[in-house]
Amino acid sequence: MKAVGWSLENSFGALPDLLFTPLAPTPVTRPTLVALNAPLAKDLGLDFSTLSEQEQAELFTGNRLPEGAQPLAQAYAGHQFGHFTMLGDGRAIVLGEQTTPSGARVDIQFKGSGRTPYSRNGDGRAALGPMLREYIISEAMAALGIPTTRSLAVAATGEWVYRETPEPGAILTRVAASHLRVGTFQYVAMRQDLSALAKLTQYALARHYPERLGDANPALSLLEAVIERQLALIVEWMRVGFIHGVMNTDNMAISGETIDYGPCAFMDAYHRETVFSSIDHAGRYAYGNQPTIAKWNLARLAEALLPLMDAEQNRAVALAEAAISDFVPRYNALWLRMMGDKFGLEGEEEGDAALIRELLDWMQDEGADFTRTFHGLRDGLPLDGELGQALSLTGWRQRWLARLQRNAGGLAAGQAVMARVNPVVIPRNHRVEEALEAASKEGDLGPMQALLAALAQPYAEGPELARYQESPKPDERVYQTFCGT
Ligand SMILES: Nc1ncnc2c1ncn2[C@@H]1O[C@H](COP(=O)(O)OP(=O)(O)OP(=O)(O)O)[C@@H](O)[C@H]1O
Repeated sequence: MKAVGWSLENSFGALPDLLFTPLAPTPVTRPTLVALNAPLAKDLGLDFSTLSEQEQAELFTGNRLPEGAQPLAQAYAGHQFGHFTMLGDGRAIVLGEQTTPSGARVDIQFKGSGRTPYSRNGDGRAALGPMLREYIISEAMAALGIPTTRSLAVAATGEWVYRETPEPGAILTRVAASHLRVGTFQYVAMRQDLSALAKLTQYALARHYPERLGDANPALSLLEAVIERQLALIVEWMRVGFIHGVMNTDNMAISGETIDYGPCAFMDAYHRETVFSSIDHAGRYAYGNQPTIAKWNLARLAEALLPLMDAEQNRAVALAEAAISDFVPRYNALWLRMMGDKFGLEGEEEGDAALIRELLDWMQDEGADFTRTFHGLRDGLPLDGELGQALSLTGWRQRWLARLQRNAGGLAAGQAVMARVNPVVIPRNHRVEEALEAASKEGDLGPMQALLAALAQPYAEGPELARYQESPKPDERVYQTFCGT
């Protein structure tokens, strides 16, 4: 195959053996390329244009491995809905790490590439619809400026996978800062291999937090770094109304990227208890619970790292608790700053939190659309439309405008920051479903391409975006999303 720019190495493969199994993807019958992310390829220093479409399809299904690939399946564990399980890549293979022209090192992984020793009862495969869904939503998240794994390609396998009904099979090529998860640490801790745990800790620091490598207590330093990244990440999810849906500890990345787009969804109408996932019966992973769950997951990471923090358990526990104990006030401060930006408030004033909460409560009572309301505030200053009238009745509009006038830069400064943080277009469920239906059932990729184009510039205005801004009509509403395997 012609050179496309691969620089693959697999540093993960140099970690202790218990962390992975060397394994190639299982070849597929009839590979067809469905989507290729050309801008991302360019960022990775890759150019596939010299390959024929058939060669690209062979490459993105694993029938022909890229040069330098050292494929392996990673082992990890995880608390799934609170219950601990030993897991691992049951349907994924990491090919290696690509060094990008900007010097970043990223994992290239196939998802849906066949059975592995960690497959349990699964078939090792993935269906086309869910892989395209991950492609669309992860790319939307990246365009929104939120840390996330990326999607380089989706290729169909030409084989059926059997879920509730037979569905076309596909493989997603995922790009990630790494696939280290909280669950990776839980796995090694459960195996009680302290030496492997220490090596994994050094590896994670080197890969994601090199500035902390010389710290006196590496495990504590890693915990602190991951807490900081996760705090920042969750606040970003809350900013755009993103609900991850399966915040199990195997789906929390040490890098601070969003990972695993299973039953995730963006909220239309604002409600703190919104849940889309069909398997989240208790609302454990509801929109408003995400900070609490993040803290719970981080406590699991802390537990896994305890033996490295101090030989004396009580002292280790005290260190871990000190690192995690101010999670809530830190989150609240970041949330308030983020919301202040969404409302265009410069600096912080005594009554800001109350002003913000009052509007959010109003939105929740009215079932107001989250994205449209903030877009309305951003665009409609000084709010003389329908939304303004509703908000005038409560006196909220007047108080908000008065607050904006007290910005050092006045209304204009508020409007500028609002334009930066309040998206116009998000991947609304009904539009995503429409695009997936056309792609996976009729083979028509047009709606998906159009949706991806709109999502690529989520803060831009334009008349052509109207259909992507609309809240779903009652008959378009998607009430549930499925784990989508
Ligand atoms: N069809 C399948 N065959 C084998 N294993 C599977 C299959 N689907 C999921 N798994 C495994 O079950 C576990 C939980 O699945 P989950 O849906 O959270 O992960 P995933 O979407 O496959 O992968 P990731 O978390 O890497 O995005 C993982 O260990 C995953 O590898």
